[in-house]
Amino acid sequence: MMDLKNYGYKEREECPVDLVLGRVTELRRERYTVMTERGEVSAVLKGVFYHKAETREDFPCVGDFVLLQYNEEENSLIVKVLPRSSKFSRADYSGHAVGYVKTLLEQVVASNFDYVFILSSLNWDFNITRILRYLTQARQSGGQPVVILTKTDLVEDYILPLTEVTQSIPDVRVHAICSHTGQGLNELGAYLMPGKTVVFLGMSGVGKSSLLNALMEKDVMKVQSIREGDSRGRHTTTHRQLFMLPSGAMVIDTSGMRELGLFDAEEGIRVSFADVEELFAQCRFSDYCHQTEPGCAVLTALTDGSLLRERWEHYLAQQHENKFVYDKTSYLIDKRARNKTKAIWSKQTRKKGGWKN
Ligand SMILES: Nc1nc2c(ncn2[C@@H]2O[C@H](COP(=O)(O)OP(=O)(O)OP(=O)(O)O)[C@@H](O)[C@H]2O)c(=O)[nH]1
Repeated sequence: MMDLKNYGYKEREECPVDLVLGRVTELRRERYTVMTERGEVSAVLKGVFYHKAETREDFPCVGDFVLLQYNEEENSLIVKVLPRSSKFSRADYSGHAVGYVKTLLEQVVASNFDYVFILSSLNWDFNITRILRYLTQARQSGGQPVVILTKTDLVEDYILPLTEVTQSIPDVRVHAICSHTGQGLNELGAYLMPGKTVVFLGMSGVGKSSLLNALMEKDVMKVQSIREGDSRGRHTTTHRQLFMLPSGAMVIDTSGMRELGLFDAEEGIRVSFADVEELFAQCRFSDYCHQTEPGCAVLTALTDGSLLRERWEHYLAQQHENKFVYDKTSYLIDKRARNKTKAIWSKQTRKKGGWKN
């Protein structure tokens, strides 16, 4: 019998006698691999998911704890997703017909993780703004963020950027590593304890697969060959998977999280920029009119240097991006409601025998 505590399960509710508990470790199209107390099984969703799920959020994703009808002979059937302790969602508008608008809003791509490793490479595309952007998402997710600066071997002095990042986010642990030489990897041991789950976030080419391979002590992921000239990797991962490390910790690698669009990150922004939003309380102007009105708390803070202009601009940029996602989401909800009303209306009109009557 496999003890699911090794897979991070913390008893939350009694499992009904006719069902088996498991954790989703892989998702390929509509087929799930689930680790259960009876071993690994292949599973599909029970029909009820397709009829009842209101949004894509209700569908299982890698990392979910699920209840299933165990079947020795063929596919087991997933019947329920247990409540998630953390999750990453992405705003997903990818080419669906209007009828599927309800599936566009939120797609959960990983769940029940303890830590979010935000990877950023130290070589030429090192960018603190991007780290802050990922940090907002990590805080939103329910996982604890940890910043990992990769490829120490490619810079002369990594202490300088390490100090810069550490100072700009004093409440988050920051580590500098090299997956090729192994430098700094031992520092990650504190997070990679048995039963803990980690998610990697970061741009393509920052070294997520290389870090995973180094931690797995074998090549489980294809490492990118950097394209000549622009120093960027190519996307090759096509499915989502949870890997069990030799340490007993797990890593969820997902293709969908590479360049995650912000999804309703209001709360994450609020925590990341608490110092900025605090100024609003002292200000008699509304959020978006700052900087021009004399007596505005933001303007005063910018002038006396207690609020750095760069930080203010980061804040505005993230608000702007979140508003864009929010507006687009609201638009889709409105559109769905409008279409529904139109459909009811034409059905009623048809019933009455059409317009002419
Ligand atoms: N010099 C050096 N190169 C590294 C290191 N880590 C990764 N690389 C290289 O960076 C490139 C991209 O690494 P990957 O691990 O594939 O990056 P990724 O983040 O998984 O990329 P995607 O799969 O596109 O998301 C590869 O050529 C790696 O060999 C490192 O610590 N030092």
